[in-house]
Amino acid sequence: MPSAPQSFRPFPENRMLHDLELIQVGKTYEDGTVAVADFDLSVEKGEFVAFLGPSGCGKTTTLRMIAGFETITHGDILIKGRNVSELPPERRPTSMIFQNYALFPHMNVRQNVEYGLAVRGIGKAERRQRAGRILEKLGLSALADKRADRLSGGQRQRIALARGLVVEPDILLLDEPLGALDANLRRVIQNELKLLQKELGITFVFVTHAQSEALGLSDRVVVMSNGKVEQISAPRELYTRPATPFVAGFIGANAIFEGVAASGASGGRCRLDTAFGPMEGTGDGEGLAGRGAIIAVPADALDVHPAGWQGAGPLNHVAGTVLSREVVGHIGHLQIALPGRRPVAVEAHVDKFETLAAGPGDAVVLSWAPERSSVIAA
Ligand SMILES: Nc1ncnc2c1ncn2[C@@H]1O[C@H](COP(=O)(O)OP(=O)(O)OP(=O)(O)O)[C@@H](O)[C@H]1O
Repeated sequence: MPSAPQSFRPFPENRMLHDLELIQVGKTYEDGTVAVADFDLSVEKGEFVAFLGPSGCGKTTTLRMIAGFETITHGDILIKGRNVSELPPERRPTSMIFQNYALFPHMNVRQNVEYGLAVRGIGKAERRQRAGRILEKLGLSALADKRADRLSGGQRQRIALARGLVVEPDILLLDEPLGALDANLRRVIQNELKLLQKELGITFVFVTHAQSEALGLSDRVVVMSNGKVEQISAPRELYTRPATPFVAGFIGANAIFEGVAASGASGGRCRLDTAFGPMEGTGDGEGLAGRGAIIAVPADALDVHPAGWQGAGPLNHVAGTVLSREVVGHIGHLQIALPGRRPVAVEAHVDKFETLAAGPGDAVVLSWAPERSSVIAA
């Protein structure tokens, strides 16, 4: 018997209603490129979610599939419980803001903002009223009659935002919206964006390859690599509890040691045999026993001691040599050379750092508390 079209697949009645759900969403382009595979995500109303990952990992493709600018190869996209997989962009309750803003250069600001309403068939009087309201809200009324090509970068960005919001979407999709701005303006608009999002209570899905932006702005971050979701977590958890080797290498500055998980550990701890001796961190000790694994230690979890320090025994105890020492603002940075591998980074508040006499060339010992590190399947 032929199977039913995917968009008519029945869903259980009692599922919790989310603003946005991606269920096993995938995209293979005509040339065979698998841009996105088996993407699962549920977003609550009013959440700020960022897609973060290296160039080419499938962030934009996913955003475009949610907006309806790209067809999906398999899976379903639901907005407020309704399957929108087959709907054209203008019939979805979404708005998308593009990196280049896509403003019409010869139209004035008001016409640009009204454009999205015109596409949706809204009459002239209402268009005028709604555009006026959103321009006022964003403090842009004075620019209403100015041509879009005579605006500054920051003004353009705000107009693009006004154009996205004027249609009162359930979900605002933002594709690297701050990428074209200089660092200072970027920070200002980041703050505005965050405040506006909280005030309006609209769900934001934001694509970026800038880690600080994703981690600073969003409630949850979806880390992607090679078309796959690696981890979906609150920003802090990505630092403290990376779930995959990719995330451990991509987020923050972790020292990563490879080894084989020893058997016998339990209670949320995992012991790892490594070339630098036994190590222990948070992890599924029973599930990982006997398997190849890594331990990830955040740079600010590493303690530095003078050579010869014995501490609490051989566990989480690594001898090295200081390569460099630098203080930036209130944070001190050390690079520590270890035999046969890449150096590791250590970060500490400058107060702690100043008491440490070690400089380049000095032998030191690194240690860390097991609960500050994570053991992950390799
Ligand atoms: N129209 C297309 N046809 C074929 N392959 C495509 C097409 N558009 C994108 N791709 C490929 O799909 C993959 C994902 O691309 P996508 O633009 O979604 O990545 P991204 O994470 O947004 O990257 P960036 O940060 O550089 O914008 C890449 O390998 C890209 O080359």
